[in-house]
Amino acid sequence: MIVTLTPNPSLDRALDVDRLVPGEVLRADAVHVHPGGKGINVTRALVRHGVASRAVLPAGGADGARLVELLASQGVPALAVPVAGDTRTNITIAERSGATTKVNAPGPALAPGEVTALLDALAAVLDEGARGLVAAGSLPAGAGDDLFVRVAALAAQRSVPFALDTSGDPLACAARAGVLDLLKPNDEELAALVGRELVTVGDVVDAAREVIAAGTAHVLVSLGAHGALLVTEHSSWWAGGTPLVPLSTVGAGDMTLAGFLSADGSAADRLRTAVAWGRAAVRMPGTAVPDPSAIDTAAVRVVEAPDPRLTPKEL
Ligand SMILES: Nc1ncnc2c1ncn2[C@@H]1O[C@H](COP(=O)(O)OP(=O)(O)O)[C@@H](O)[C@H]1O
Ligand SMILES: O=P(O)(O)OC[C@H]1O[C@](O)(COP(=O)(O)O)[C@@H](O)[C@@H]1O
Repeated sequence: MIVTLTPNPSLDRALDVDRLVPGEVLRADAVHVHPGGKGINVTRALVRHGVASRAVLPAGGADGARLVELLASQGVPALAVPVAGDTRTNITIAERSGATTKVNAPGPALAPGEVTALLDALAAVLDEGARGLVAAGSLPAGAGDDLFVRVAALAAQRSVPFALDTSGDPLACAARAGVLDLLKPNDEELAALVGRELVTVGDVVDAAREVIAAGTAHVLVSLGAHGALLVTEHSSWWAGGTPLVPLSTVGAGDMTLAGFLSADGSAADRLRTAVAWGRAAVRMPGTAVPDPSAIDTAAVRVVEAPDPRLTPKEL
């Protein structure tokens, strides 16, 4: 069982438009509503691919109830901790060209007792038996920037490998504490973490190794259209495929992480699976999870020790 924690879940609403014109009234061709939030998406993806997983999340208000209902109706195992605030809705505007614009709401603040209840619920689910824990997404106000450090301690006490996908101060706090088996930033999040621009593959690998030196075992850096890099203390691999026109890139990073966690085998094979899952995700509208039949691992090329002088685009 892989347990996920999403401290700031969302209802994801995606509106398909021909072209986004700022300041104009636009008519959407279609609207997609999906359960959202990074850990929840990881659980949705794993379950769809037959890997046992359970999502732990706070939920409140009408949108929180809708989120819980959607998860139940889609057969996604979840433990929702009731909170007073209203669960947020995040909006995606997907253009025909493949460009995606996203507006994420801040989400409801958590009271101290709600944070404790969420961590207690997580500990109880971990005690039922877990082979991995994923914590992912932004933190709501009130959670404290060190929430993921507290979560890592729960995982460490139970010898459960801990993977994290977050950004900003919560990422910096957890990376500094060095308590992670796997960190999954995208290249922009990694650049913000190390405080410099990452232009070449070598720049990305060096930045990942800084994180590794602080105590993280694996760094999986997603590079959008240019695939992903997996970096360990002594090795690195890149994987990617031919260009494609995405329908929606929302949730692609979460699919990538889920793919990596779902796979057995060598690091290179796990990276290949991760990228194949990410590529399948961008072919789906909104935050929809692709079917196992949509995963094309054969279309993904893996390079061991990629040339550090190249930019990701040149790989
Ligand atoms: N435009 C795209 N074309 C092809 N694959 C993409 C595209 N955008 C994302 N992907 C795939 O999805 C993965 C995750 O995307 P990325 O945007 O890096 O993640 P995040 O959503 O975390 O920012 C990438 O590693 C890649 O495999
Ligand atoms: O918690 P954050 O950083 O606001 O992100 C939440 C959003 O991220 C998503 O999980 C998608 O994540 P990715 O596109 O990074 O895979 C959406 O479902 C959700 O709306």
